[in-house]
Amino acid sequence: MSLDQEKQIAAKEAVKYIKSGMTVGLGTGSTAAHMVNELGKLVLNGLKIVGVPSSETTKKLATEKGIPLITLENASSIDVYIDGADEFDSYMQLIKGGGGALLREKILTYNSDLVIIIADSQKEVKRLGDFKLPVETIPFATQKIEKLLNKMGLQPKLRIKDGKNFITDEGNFILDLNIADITNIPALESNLKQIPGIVETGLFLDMADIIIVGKGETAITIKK
Ligand SMILES: O=C[C@H](O)[C@H](O)[C@H](O)COP(=O)(O)O
Repeated sequence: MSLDQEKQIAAKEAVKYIKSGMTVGLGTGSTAAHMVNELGKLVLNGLKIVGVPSSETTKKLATEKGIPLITLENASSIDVYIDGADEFDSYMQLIKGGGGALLREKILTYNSDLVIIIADSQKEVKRLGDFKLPVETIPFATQKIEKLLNKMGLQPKLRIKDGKNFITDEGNFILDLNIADITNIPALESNLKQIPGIVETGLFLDMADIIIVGKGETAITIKK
């Protein structure tokens, strides 16, 4: 089983939670794209839902798949949010934002009644931090933040794409941090959030309700 097949297995299992009448938050990334595909098939077969996309990329894909969309401001509530993750640990804590969509993803996660994370088996880690932690920063402040984070030993790297600064959907930059040596992750999260110009971090702490992992040919469901 390839990792991509595991992602698809997890996505197929996750969409079983979706019923007609629901407002569904749509995540971003290669795993979430499988979920959007699966939902698209169900919509084609009569499932009545509306989606709230977490990125311009997902908006485009969901539109192509025929999923009716609304914006967050027009959604009175989001019943279920489904998204991928870059890492998760046994406490269901996550690093997200490898694709740079962390800010809108975190806003949707926070505003959803049920949060389902879907992943391939490689995303499970003993402790968070092999993956570089993305933080979204306001361009005006980014150089100063970079210096400060360097002093804190977090080795920030400005994310570059196609030779240019990566720009998020909200017009910001991403700094990827090395948090491999950090033991108190909640303290790190609150310290980072106190720095003016850091808009959001990719730490999703105590936010996931269910994690569905594709392992070989089966989907394993982990609940709080
Ligand atoms: O910004 C991107 C998102 O947080 C993704 O959900 C995350 O990076 C996982 O992506 P993938 O499913 O492609 O591994």
